[in-house]
Amino acid sequence: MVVQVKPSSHHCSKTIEGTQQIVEANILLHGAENFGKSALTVRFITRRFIGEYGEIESIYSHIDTIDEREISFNILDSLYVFLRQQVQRIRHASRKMSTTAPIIIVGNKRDLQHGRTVSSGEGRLLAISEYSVFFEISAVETYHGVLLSRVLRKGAAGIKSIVRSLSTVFGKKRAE
Ligand SMILES: Nc1nc2c(ncn2[C@@H]2O[C@H](COP(=O)(O)OP(=O)(O)OP(=O)(O)O)[C@@H](O)[C@H]2O)c(=O)[nH]1
Repeated sequence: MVVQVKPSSHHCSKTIEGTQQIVEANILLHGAENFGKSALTVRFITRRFIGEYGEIESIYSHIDTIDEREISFNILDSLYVFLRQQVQRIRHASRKMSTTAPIIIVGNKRDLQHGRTVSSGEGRLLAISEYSVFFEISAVETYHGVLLSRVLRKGAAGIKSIVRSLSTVFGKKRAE
């Protein structure tokens, strides 16, 4: 999952103090077939787990208020299996654009421990080796167990701090 956060150039919203810019968060969801990309997205947007998703959209737009801040989410769901190579391609592309999009590694279906093929340790090690963070979640569990809400509940500042820490790792200043 790649997250890019920036103030939106299109939207403004009214607050008690005046006009506040809406923050735009662009999220790229990469995952193997059946990983649960649709389930996680639908859970985040509707707070429901519906079980079967069929051929639904792969681009979602959703505005939510988190910590009194309006955030406009653009979520792109894309099938990709070779995670490590993909992480490196994203890093390479974002360095070329002088920006740093944080990458979050997610293990879904935490509720299905018996069928587990990747251990927590392997997930954590991959995250460390790729200067990333790792979460284990389940779309079946409650809304609050879902990664997007856990990361984003802290508001844009939460994401920005991930961006800042990754910028520090790469010694680059984040493009505003
Ligand atoms: N037990 C369990 N099942 C889940 C979880 N998340 C998704 N599923 C199920 O896994 C199946 C695949 O979920 P999808 O969201 O369609 O997966 P996807 O990654 O979008 O799949 P593709 O569109 O084929 O790439 C569905 O039957 C979901 O109900 C979870 O956390 N736990």
